[in-house]
Amino acid sequence: MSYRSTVSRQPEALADSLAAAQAELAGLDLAPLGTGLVAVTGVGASSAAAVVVAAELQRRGRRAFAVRSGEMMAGHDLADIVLALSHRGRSVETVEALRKLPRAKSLAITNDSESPLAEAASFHVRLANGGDATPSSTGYTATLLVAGLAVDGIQGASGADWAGLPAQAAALLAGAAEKMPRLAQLFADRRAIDCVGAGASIGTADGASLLIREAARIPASGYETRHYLHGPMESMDETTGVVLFGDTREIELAHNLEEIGVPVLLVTSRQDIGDAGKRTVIHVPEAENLILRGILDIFAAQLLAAELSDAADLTDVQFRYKQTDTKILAA
Ligand SMILES: O=P(O)(O)OC[C@H]1O[C@](O)(CO)[C@@H](O)[C@@H]1O
Repeated sequence: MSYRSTVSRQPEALADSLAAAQAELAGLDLAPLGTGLVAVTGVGASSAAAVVVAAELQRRGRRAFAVRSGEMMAGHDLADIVLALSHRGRSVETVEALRKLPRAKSLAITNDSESPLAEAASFHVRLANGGDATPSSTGYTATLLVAGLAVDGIQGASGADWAGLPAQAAALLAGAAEKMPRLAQLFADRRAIDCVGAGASIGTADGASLLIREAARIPASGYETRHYLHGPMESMDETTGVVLFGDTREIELAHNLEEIGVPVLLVTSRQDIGDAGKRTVIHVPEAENLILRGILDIFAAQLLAAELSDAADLTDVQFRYKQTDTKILAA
């Protein structure tokens, strides 16, 4: 399946994931995950998702942090509970991280109930998102959705309108698509693109930078907003671009970047700012639940990555550098 068609199929994929995960979670007693320090882990796009999920757990008053599976592989006794995210359930780092912490109670979220990660975990919930492409779109948003449902199962309902998400996804994708011709022009021939956000949006910024790297092979990086002000922004100028996610300091940062001639895409729920000069704004609804907001925010970045991929003649590109030691192969 092509990247673009997979991005477009998200309203249906999210509806499928929602129905399947709600049914599966209804049969699980997640009480053993209710106390203790939580590590949320993953690698690649699943690591970006882990940052979003940990931020929502923190918002709900839970002691939780995100840690890359590659770092967790050292096997230090970091946490009592592990939420392990992996679309295919076969990433060596995430499986190894879980196996090295046998005393921790764990929940794996993957698309394969028979995957090594599912088998290593105390609990498992399947994504049921259907196919995915490179870079990950339905896999990423389904991981966040199912993690959001699981967090509600562990911490108690958050009031997030999960049932309304498929329709919201359709509306946001349609709205963002209208901005793409403008963005394709403003973001043409960038030598680098930074993606910036705070809190949960650090994960979204990281996920967005991966999309741009993988789909368009443009150097892109994710940064935390306040950290960005302390030096990383120095390499930006009129030959680069910045994607901002947020409603607070990101607005002022958009103005700062405009002053130095950098094209900006701002994804925000703030209605008091719109397109002007080299600034393009994509509005998203407000969402208290940070995982829901993380899903709403990423659609714009998915479409921007598709535009940049087309412009670079890389439509539906596959990874060009193959690794032999990152996935556990099926027997
Ligand atoms: O979510 P998973 O299946 O653990 O994969 C993690 C990452 O590894 C890759 O499959 C590349 O090896 C990426 O596409 C993905 O983001």
